[in-house]
Amino acid sequence: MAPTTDSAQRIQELKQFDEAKTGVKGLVDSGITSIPSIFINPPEVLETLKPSRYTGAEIPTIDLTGVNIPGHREKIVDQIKSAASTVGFFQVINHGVPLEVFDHAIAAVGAFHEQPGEVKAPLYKRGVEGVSLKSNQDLFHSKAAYWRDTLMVQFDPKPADPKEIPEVCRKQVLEYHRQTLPVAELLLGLLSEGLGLSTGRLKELTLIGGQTFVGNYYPYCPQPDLTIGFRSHTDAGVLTLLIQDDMGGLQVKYKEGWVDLKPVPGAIVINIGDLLQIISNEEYKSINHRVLAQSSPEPRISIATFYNPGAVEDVYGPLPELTSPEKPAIYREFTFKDYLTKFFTKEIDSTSQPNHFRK
Ligand SMILES: O=C(O)CCC(=O)C(=O)O
Ligand SMILES: [Fe+2]
Repeated sequence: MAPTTDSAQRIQELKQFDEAKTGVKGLVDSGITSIPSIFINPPEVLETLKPSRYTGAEIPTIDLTGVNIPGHREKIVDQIKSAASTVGFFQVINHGVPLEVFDHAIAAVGAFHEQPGEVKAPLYKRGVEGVSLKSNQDLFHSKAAYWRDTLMVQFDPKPADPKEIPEVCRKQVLEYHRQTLPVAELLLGLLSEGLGLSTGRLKELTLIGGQTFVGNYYPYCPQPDLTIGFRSHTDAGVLTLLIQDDMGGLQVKYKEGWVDLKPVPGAIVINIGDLLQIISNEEYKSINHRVLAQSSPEPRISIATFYNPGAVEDVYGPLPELTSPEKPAIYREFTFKDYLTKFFTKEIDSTSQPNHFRK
């Protein structure tokens, strides 16, 4: 806890940052040479940033070539199952999305964030509807702020009006979403098969019926050893698809230490979210990950799409097919609405969301 004498000043600084509505990029544009104190992370986090990476493991890359050919498909399902039930992360290549769709989307997200502050400020808000600019969604709940801004666009089940998407990136964002949705559907089918279920079983539960696009921008940071690009967390939803530029900085937590998720050109990074961990009764794992702040003058850009249930009033919990007297349900049942309420009223951190729903 910060000393009480600091609190009033800290709250003042948080408000000042929030009211500027121009995020971290706004600070960088103003020419700062040191980071405001609200971004300085506690010593226990800073300690882990020192180069003590674990290099004994690599996040698997899985080639989807031949996924619809019997014989090939089973092998791919095995690889996916193995990754999903251990590290919870993998990259896929030969997924069918043309590379230029990614290049254009990354460039367009960059162009959005690089507009003048006054152009972006009207989009700065906390609500998740429609289109918004976010920086530190959990600013007033967290111990320290992080060095990242995000353009958020809602797709299903309540899609933003395309006209609301800033023109500078509209076409590219829509095209990216249109092209990657079938990959999410394919993967959900393969993950379903990996659990011994029919291809369509997870999709029937509307598990990817909710889709949130985020275009992340990690600007140059003058003191990258005092803060973080995005702190350690698990993703709350079902499945996340992510692409990144070639800067690097995304790390996944293994029990031996942090492992760099190295950019593979044209690959899509896939990770299992908390809800899929719960629904699969922990066959699949939702694993902590984080992003380091950038010391290079170039920003790092990534795009994630979070896939969530589309039916917020529906009840979710471990699938009955995956529980037995030997393997009873680890979690209780809940509505996705309750689940989201819990998520948005706390700090996004590494205290895993599923713990709230453990039996
Ligand atoms: O930017 C990245 O590479 C990761 C972002 C992330 O983990 C998230 O937004 O949940
Ligand atoms: Fe994440």
